[in-house]
Amino acid sequence: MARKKPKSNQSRVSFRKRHQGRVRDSDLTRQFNAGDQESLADAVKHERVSGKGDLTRKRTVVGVKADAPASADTTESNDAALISGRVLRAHGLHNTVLADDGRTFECSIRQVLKSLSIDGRGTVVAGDRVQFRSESETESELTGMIEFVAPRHGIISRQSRGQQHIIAANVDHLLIVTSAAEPTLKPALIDRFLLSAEQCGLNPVVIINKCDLVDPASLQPILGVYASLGYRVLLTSADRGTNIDYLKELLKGKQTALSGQSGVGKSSLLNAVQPGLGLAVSEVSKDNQKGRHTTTTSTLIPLQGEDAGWVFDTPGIRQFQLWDITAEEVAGLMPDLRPHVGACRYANCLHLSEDDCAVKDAVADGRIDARRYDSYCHLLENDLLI
Ligand SMILES: Nc1nc2c(ncn2[C@@H]2O[C@H](COP(=O)(O)OP(=O)(O)OP(=O)(O)O)[C@@H](O)[C@H]2O)c(=O)[nH]1
Ligand SMILES: [Zn+2]
Repeated sequence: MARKKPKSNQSRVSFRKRHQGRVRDSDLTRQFNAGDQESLADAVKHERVSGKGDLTRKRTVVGVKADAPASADTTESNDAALISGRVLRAHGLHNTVLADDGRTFECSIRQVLKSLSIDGRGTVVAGDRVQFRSESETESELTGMIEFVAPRHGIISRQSRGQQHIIAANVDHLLIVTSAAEPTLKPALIDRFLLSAEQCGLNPVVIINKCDLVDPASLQPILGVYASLGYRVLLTSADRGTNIDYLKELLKGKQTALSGQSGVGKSSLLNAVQPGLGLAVSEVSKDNQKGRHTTTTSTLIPLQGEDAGWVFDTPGIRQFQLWDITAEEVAGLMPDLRPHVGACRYANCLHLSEDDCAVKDAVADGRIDARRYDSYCHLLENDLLI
């Protein structure tokens, strides 16, 4: 069976279709996902070849690195009034933007950005880096107009009816929070979260909290497996303060999303980082659950202290799970299974009961951890192939 094309390719292809032969200034000011940058560079090249317009501003806008021509001065003065910030909440017309100078603005979005987004949604999402123009600054309210959205990386999205809904942008780390006990450690669940992270191209860190409840030596085998796959694993205790400094360091200057089962200690860990933060996060989640906002609405919460970082939380991320994945895609998203899939006899091998399966051979002689392979089989047999 044919595999789905990677999302970045899909967006690249559709970007090319939309823009072939009609690159305009306004086209270049729309938001771009990280995967679009190559196409954008193509578009810029195309326009440069056709000799139209000063491209300096466009390149500044979308963050594509290029040598700036001499006319850059004009651009700088044009953009001098623009303020940089990051989007804390995006609710249609009302977007809360935290300016880099610490002030908070309620911003609307420039019409051209909205009309260029695929379906009017997701033009601006929590976590976006934007540039906006201040419109009014009174004692009670600061308002502005978002002019540019920077290229995105680390996108958490969900697909529904063939459309991508972005929940959070520029997620630098996804913390997969689990607990050593109460609730018991569930490696299969960690594997699922890791798959979601791989699927979205996120940088995962596995946190095993409540390590005060077990003998840390008992966690060594599981730590070993994940470490050998190149994943970062951190043992913490929110109760005892174990590795909280390390966690603070991890959060520093980064936009971090937390996922994990209920009761593992996500709020407690955030409270250990900054008293009251866990409460703030869970109130945001409750608001979402009550349906006051849609479940895809996400909020970015700034941590106190200079460049201390930002934390996302929404129920959609907490229960972050595999969206729109096919059985054929799973092995390719597991770094331990991936190197073997090409050596199976059948190109469409699912590595379950087929003959001459290189993945099963690798499990049999210990090159793939048997428990990880069990997770794989369980996911396919109980979720994806029923
Ligand atoms: N022993 C121990 N208990 C902890 C630790 N961290 C959290 N707990 C306890 O575990 C329980 C659940 O903690 P929470 O922080 O509410 O868990 P959560 O993951 O935010 O849960 P949800 O809000 O339901 O998603 C609380 O009773 C905490 O006191 C820890 O490191 N050690
Ligand atoms: Zn196979």
